[in-house]
Amino acid sequence: MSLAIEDLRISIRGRTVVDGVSLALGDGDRLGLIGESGSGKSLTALAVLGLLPAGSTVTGSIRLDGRELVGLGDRELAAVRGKRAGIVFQEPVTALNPIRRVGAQIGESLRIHYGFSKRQALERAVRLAERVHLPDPEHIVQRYPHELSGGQRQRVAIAAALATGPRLIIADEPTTALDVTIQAGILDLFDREVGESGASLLFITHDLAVLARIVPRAVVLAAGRVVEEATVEGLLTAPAHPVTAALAEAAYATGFTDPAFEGHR
Ligand SMILES: Nc1ncnc2c1ncn2[C@@H]1O[C@H](COP(=O)(O)OP(=O)(O)OP(=O)(O)O)[C@@H](O)[C@H]1O
Repeated sequence: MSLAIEDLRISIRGRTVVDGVSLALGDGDRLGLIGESGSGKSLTALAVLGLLPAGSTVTGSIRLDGRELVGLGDRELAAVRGKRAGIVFQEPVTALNPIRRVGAQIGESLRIHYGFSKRQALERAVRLAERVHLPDPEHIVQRYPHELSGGQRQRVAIAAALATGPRLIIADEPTTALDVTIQAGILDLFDREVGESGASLLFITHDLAVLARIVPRAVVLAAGRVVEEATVEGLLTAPAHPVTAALAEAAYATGFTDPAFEGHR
């Protein structure tokens, strides 16, 4: 599914927090959205899903497969969100409901948007749990989020996002809260699932080293504006903006080495 954002402006209670962002993602393509904390990455993603905080005003254009989303009502946006786009947030602890079993949460969108019965949704949840390599899928779906590790919870969140077969997946820092070895497994999972499903991917992070493993190109945001767009290799090896240079420095400082980029350093 294609996504085209043009001149997106978001203000919250009179303060402009996203200030003229444009980006385009072709059907089946992957794009990174990177920037420092507070640069407007999450709000841009939330605008696509119609999940902006109360008191936000939006202007500009957000088109999914050519269909304008800015100005749609809550019900129409909820349908887009549930059926066509999936989002995975940074913190599965807050994204998951602590008092509902994980199987019910994985299958929830199938019940809401496709009329699955409880039992059908649970059966599908077991299969999805298997697909994201959760151990012992039949039993794990009966557990509560706090009974799972952080990495397992993130796999639950990914399974929930994949449940309806979305054509656009938005991942907002899905590995930031995880330690490095767990991160690698989750990135591999994204890579495989997105690749197999042919969905488009918008991947948000502040970490260029993470981006280098999952997307070929990225848009850099600073203070609510796009300051650069290039291949991830280009951002790492020849950053044009000081913010990008700082992100590249940070990636190398945390030990980022990738054979593909070795020659440029
Ligand atoms: N609910 C809200 N109410 C008021 N201001 C908000 C709200 N959410 C975000 N903001 C402000 O909007 C700006 C952009 O926030 P956003 O969450 O998009 O940044 P981000 O780049 O995703 O940062 P992070 O990496 O820390 O998540 C920030 O200055 C933030 O303080």
